[in-house]
Amino acid sequence: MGMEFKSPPLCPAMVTVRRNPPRKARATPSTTAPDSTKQNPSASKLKDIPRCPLEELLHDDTPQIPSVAMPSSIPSPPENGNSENLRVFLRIKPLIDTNVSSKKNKATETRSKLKAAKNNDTNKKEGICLVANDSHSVTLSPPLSLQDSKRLKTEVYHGFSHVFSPDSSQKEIYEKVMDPLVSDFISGKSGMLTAMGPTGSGKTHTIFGCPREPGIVPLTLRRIFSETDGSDSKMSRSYYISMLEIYSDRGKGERIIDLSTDGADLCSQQLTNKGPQEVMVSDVVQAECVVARGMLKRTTAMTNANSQSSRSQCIIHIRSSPKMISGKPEVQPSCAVLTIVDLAGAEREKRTGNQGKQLLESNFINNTSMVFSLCLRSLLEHQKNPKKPLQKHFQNSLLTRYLRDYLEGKRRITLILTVKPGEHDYLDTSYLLRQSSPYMKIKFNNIEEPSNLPYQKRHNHMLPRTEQPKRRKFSNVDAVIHEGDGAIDKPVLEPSDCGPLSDKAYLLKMLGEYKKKLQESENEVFNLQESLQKEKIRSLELERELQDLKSSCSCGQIRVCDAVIDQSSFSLLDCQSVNQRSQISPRDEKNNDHSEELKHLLVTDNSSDADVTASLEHSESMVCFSQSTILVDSDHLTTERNKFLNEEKKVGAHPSPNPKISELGSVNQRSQISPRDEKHDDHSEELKHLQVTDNSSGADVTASLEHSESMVCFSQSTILVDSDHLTTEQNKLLNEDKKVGAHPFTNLKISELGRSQISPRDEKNNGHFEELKYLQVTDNFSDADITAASLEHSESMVCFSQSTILVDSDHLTTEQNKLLNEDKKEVLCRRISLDENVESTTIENIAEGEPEQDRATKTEKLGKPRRKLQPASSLLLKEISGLNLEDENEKPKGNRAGERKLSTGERGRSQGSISLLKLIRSNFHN
Ligand SMILES: Nc1ncnc2c1ncn2[C@@H]1O[C@H](COP(=O)(O)OP(=O)(O)OP(=O)(O)O)[C@@H](O)[C@H]1O
Repeated sequence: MGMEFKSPPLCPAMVTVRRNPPRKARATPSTTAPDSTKQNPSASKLKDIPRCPLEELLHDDTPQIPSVAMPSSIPSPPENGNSENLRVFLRIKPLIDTNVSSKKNKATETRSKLKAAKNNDTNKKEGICLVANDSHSVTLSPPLSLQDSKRLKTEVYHGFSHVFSPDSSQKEIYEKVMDPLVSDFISGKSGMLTAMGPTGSGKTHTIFGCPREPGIVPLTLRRIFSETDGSDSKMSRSYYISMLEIYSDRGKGERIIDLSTDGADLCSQQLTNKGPQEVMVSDVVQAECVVARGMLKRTTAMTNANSQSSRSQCIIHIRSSPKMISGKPEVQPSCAVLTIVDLAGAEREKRTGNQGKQLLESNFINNTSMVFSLCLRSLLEHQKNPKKPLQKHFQNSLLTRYLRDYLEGKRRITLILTVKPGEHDYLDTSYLLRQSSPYMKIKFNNIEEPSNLPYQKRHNHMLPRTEQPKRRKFSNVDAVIHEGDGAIDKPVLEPSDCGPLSDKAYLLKMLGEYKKKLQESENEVFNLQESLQKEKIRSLELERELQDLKSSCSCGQIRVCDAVIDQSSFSLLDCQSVNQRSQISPRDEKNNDHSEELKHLLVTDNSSDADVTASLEHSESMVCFSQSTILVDSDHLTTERNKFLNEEKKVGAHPSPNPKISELGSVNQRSQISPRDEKHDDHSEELKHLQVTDNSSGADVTASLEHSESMVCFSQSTILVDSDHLTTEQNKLLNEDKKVGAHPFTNLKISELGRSQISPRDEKNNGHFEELKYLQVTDNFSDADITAASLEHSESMVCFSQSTILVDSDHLTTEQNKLLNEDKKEVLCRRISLDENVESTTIENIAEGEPEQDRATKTEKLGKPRRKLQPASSLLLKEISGLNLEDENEKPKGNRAGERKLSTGERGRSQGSISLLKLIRSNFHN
C-alpha cells in the first residue's frame, strides 16, 4: 500500500513522508490516533479543507506516529488533585560514543558515516536519526538505507513531559524529572522513577551519573538532606535506603540480590515478609556511600554496546518515616517511599554480539522489559476502556510482581526514556518511542497514600497476595531450571504458579494441606499409642516373670519367716533378730529409725541387673529375706507384727543398729561355693552373680547366687540348696564331698555351730540370742566366709542366717523340739542335706555357766558392726579332718579372721564347741 501522506495538517511546515504503510502488526498507540484528532481543538477549523482519505488512512494505520508539534496532543501537565498523567521524559544521549569498543561496531559506525557522507544526505546532522524539535517532541528519521530498504519514514513523537537534548546537564534533568518527585516524597507522597531505554543509551548514567556528573540518585539524596538541613523537620524524619537488583544468572531463574548490605541473595518470601534490608542514613554522605557500595556490587558486564553494561534490574528505595517522639509518631508527614529503577537495557543480539551466557542474560533482560511494557500498556488500555480487564502481565516477571502496585496505576510512575540518536540506533530508538510514548496517557486517579502504614506493610502490599505460595514454587522452578540444560531463556512458571488464585481457593488449598498433615499426625499418634500399649503389656509380662523369679528365689525363706513370725515366739524372735541385723526393729530406743532403713535394701542380679530382692511387698509378704538379711517393710506389716517389732524395740538392745552394708558386701564377695578340686573353678564364678545393693548408699550388700534356677543359692549368711535342681556336676561335687566327709557345708556348719547359740524368746535367754549373732560359716577349701546356712523349704525347718538361726518348731523333729524346749540352751540345726542319707546334725551347747559378764563382753563386741566375717574354712577343715579334741584350744590361723581371731583367740573353744566337735567326729567316723 504505497502511499504518501502529510503529517497532520496542523503542522504544514513539517511533513513526514512515508513511502510505505506502517506495519499493521505494530498497533502500539493505535487507539490514540483518533483521540489526537478529536482532541485537536483546531481540527474544527479545518472543516473546510477537504480531507484526504489517504491521510485518514494513514492516521488509522499509523497511529503510533504522533503528530508533530500538536499542542493539543501534549498531555496536560500534571493536574493538581487526585488525577495526573504519567510523565514521560526523553533524554537524548550525545552522539559521541566513546564506549563502543568492538571493532565490529566501529566498523559499522564508520561504514554508516561513510555511507551517509557518500549519500550527502540533506540531513545536516550526519549520522543522526533523532532530533529534538522542542522541549516536548522529537523527530525520528530513519537512515537512508532503511528508508530505501524498509520504506521507513520520519516519525515525530510529541507529548513528552520534557525532551532533553544531548547537551542537557545532569542537574537540568534532575530538576525537571526528579525534583517534583522528591518534593512529593518529602511531603509524604510515594513515587517511582524508571529509566528505560536500549543498552548503552545512558540509563545508568542518568540515574547514578559519575563523580563529575552526579545523576538523579545522588542529586536526590542531596536534595533530601539539604531540604531537611534547613528546616525544623530535620529531626522529625528518618531516612532509609535499600538497594537490590533482580538478576538472572545465565538467564535461568531470577535472583534478588541485596545490594545495600551484604549482597546476599534475598528470596521472594523474604522480600514479601520483610522487604529489602534497609540502611538508615542520617546524612548525604552516608546515603551516597550506601548507593556507591551497591553500585560496586551490581552485576555488570562488557558488551559490544556498552563497556559496563548493566545485567540486572536495579531498584533503589529511599524511605522516609516520621521519627518516634516519646513513643508516638508525629502526626505528619507520613511514611513515603521514593523508588528509582534502572532497568537493564533492551539488547539486540546483532548489536551487542552477545553469545552464550550474555545472550541468555539478554533474553532475560528483554523479556523483563517486555513484560514491564506490557503491564503499562495493559493499564493504558484498561483505563481507556474499563470494560477491558487489566491483564495480569505482571505475573510474568519478578520485577513486575515486585512493582505491581505501580504497574496497576496505584502509585505514581515517572518514566525517563534514554535514547541514542545515532543512525545505527534507529531501530532501538524507534521501538522505544513507539512503545513508550503512549504511556504518557496513563492516568493516576485517586492515588491513596498509605500515609500511616508502616513502610513494611506497604511494601508487602506491593507484592501480590497470591504470590506467597507461588513464590515458593517459583523458587522450586528456578531450582529445576538450574539443574536443567540451561537452554531456558526465562523462568518457566507453571500455570498454577502464575494463575491468580482467589482468596477462597487459596484458603481451601491451604486448609486441604493442613488437613492432610493433621491426618498424618493423627495416624502417627495412633501408631505410637499402639506401640506404647504393646510395650506396656510386655513390661507387665516381664514384671510378672520377674516376680515369679523373685518368688522362686525367696519364697521359701519368706515362708519360713512368715511361719516363724506366726508360729512361735521363738521363731519370731529369731526372725526379728535377723531383722535387727538388717536395720530393723532395734531393741533399744536409740535405734528407732532402723525399720525405715530396712526399706532401702535391694537385691539385684549383677548379670541381668534385675531386682531380685527377696522382698515381699504384698500383704502376705511383708517380711523380706535377703541373702544375708531380712528386710521388713513396716508399712506392710500386720498390726500384730508391727506390735511385735515395737515391742522388740523396747526390750531389745540390738548390738548393731547400723550394720555396715559394705561389710555384708565384702562377705558376699567371699561367699562362694568353692569347688573341691581345680576342675570346678567355674563354680565359684557362677555363684558370684547375685548382688545385694543398698539403694541409699549404693553399697554392695549382695548375697545370693545367680539365678533362681541356679539351684544353689549362697547368701551372705545362708546357703540355700535345692538338691533337685543341682547340676550333675554340682551334685557330683557335693556327693564327692560327702563321701570324703569333707563337705564344706558339713564341716563349716558344724564348726560354726559350735560357736553359735540359739536365743529363745524368753528374757532369760537373751544371752543366747546374742551368741547366735556370731554364727559364721566358712569354707575350708576356699577360705571364703559363707557364714551360715539357710534352709529354705518348709521341710528344712531350720533357717540359718548370718547371725541367727531360725527354727520352725512345727517341723522340728521331736528330738530337736525336745532339745529346744528343754532348756533352749542347745539348738538343733538341721541342715537340709543334699543327700538324705547324709544328714549333718549340729548341736551347739551353750556354755552353761558361762559367766554373765563374758556374755555381756561378747554382746559389747557384737554391738560393733562386723567389718569382715572371717573365713577359717581351711582351718576348720583341717580341724575337722584331724578332729583332735586335744586341739580344741587351737586358734584359727585365718588371715582374714579379724573377728574370728578375736573370738577364738580370746575365748578359746567353748564347751559347746567341744561337744560339737565330738559330734562331728562321730558323724565322720560313721
Ligand atoms: N548524557 C551522557 N553524557 C555523557 N556520557 C554518557 C551520557 N549517557 C551515557 N553516557 C556514557 O555512555 C556509556 C553507557 O552509558 P550507560 O552505561 O549509562 O548506558 P545504559 O543505558 O545504562 O546501558 P546498559 O543498559 O547496558 O546498562 C557510559 O560510559 C556513560 O558514561
